[in-house]
Amino acid sequence: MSQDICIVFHSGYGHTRRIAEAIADGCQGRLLEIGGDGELADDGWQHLERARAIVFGSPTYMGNVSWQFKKFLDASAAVWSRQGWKNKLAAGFTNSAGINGDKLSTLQALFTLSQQHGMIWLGTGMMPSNTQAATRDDLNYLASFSGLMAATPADASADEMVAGDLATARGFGTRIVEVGRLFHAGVQ
Ligand SMILES: Cc1cc2nc3c(=O)[nH]c(=O)nc-3n(C[C@H](O)[C@H](O)[C@H](O)COP(=O)(O)O)c2cc1C
Repeated sequence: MSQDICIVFHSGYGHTRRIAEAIADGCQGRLLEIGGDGELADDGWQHLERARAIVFGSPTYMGNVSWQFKKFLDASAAVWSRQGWKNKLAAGFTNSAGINGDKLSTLQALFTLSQQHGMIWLGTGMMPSNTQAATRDDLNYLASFSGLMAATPADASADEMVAGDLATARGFGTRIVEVGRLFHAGVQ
């Protein structure tokens, strides 16, 4: 497991957790789950302190992050006040039922969080699969550049998620490792 990359996320029903796991697969990152009460364990905060890259994830609920993720976000003000995450790499992901579902708002909330913390935001850097020949199982079918998007039909269980979204998430994890290497090589 990479000690450098943490994936901190909330998931109400397990779908966003599977995306988080696929990203972790791609980057060998450490998974930190925000509980149903919106709390992150103390050692989770310590891992975030030590990480060089933090990937933020939330399901889209009512066109935004879940209240549990917002509670974590507000709690991070203590870190913000001493700019504890400044210059770490940041990235974000979300999953919702609709192909659109207003989930760009969620990514924008995660981006704003990263900028308040003085972090350096990474998009997907992935070309979209947006031709007539493209299928739902192709990489970045949702054509998101700002961060990783996944869509899971409202009646699908976490075991029935779209394979292409999980593959896209693994690729996103790989990109975070690649950019992390470039970034840290450049500043040393
Ligand atoms: C309270 C609530 C609000 C939701 N709002 C949206 C929404 O705005 N757009 C959307 O596409 N899906 C919405 N959904 C569907 C979830 O995004 C979807 O079920 C997602 O897979 C849940 O992820 P999770 O299992 O990680 O919690 C909503 C679900 C809930 C429970």
